[in-house]
Amino acid sequence: MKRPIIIALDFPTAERALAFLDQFPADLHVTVKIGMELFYAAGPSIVTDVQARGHAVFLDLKLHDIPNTVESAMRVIGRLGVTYTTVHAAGGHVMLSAAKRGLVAGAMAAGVTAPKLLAITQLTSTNQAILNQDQQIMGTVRASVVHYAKLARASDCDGVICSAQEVQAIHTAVGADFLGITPGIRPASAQSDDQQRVMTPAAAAKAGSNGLVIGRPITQAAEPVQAYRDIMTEWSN
Ligand SMILES: O=c1ccn([C@@H]2O[C@H](COP(=O)(O)O)[C@@H](O)[C@H]2O)c(=O)[nH]1
Repeated sequence: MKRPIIIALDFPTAERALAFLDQFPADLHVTVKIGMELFYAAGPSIVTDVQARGHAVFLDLKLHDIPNTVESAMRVIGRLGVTYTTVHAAGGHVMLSAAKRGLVAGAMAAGVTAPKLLAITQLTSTNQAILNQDQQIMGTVRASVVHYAKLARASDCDGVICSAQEVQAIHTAVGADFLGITPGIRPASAQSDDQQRVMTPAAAAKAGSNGLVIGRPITQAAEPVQAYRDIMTEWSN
């Protein structure tokens, strides 16, 4: 399966996001992630605007609510023809299963392929202190991430969002066919920003990541297309 580099299109307006995206040659067919900032600012039409340009969409709204609400929201997302979408594993088995049910029902009603459902484990901005003190989850970040991966697999999710630092442990625990899509990616020369559990593209490839999510190292680069190509080279070699 193709292992994508997914560009996080974290912009405050549709105009800025699309102007950024239009720098990329159409034949690159980049996959882009639309997150809360852009989706809340631009609405669902941003999804079709990006798809109309030939790009696959990862809709990252990180749903976390009671099962009925999540199922209903996922039924709407399922109709959009996006490739991936997200839900928080911390919502538990019943909520995760409801999310999957909603997605599949929405996709079937619209006659499109159901998006892959990815469960957020521990955000890549979470470190050991945040886990133990703020969340009051004892044990290691890795143990918590692997626990959520097992829960997500048992709840019929297609994979998880995690740091590339945990991908190997997840594949060992729940199977190599379970997707580990990894934000918190930083080329060696880049700053970490608010990310705590980071890896370079080359190290993530070696660890078995099934796809990179990268925002600022590309969106804030002086030459974004070149930055994307450099990361692609590092990731594919
Ligand atoms: O654990 C998570 C889950 C999601 N994200 C998202 O990925 C991008 C990363 O952007 P950078 O600029 O490369 O830091 C961003 O949209 C996050 O919402 C994450 O970082 N970690």
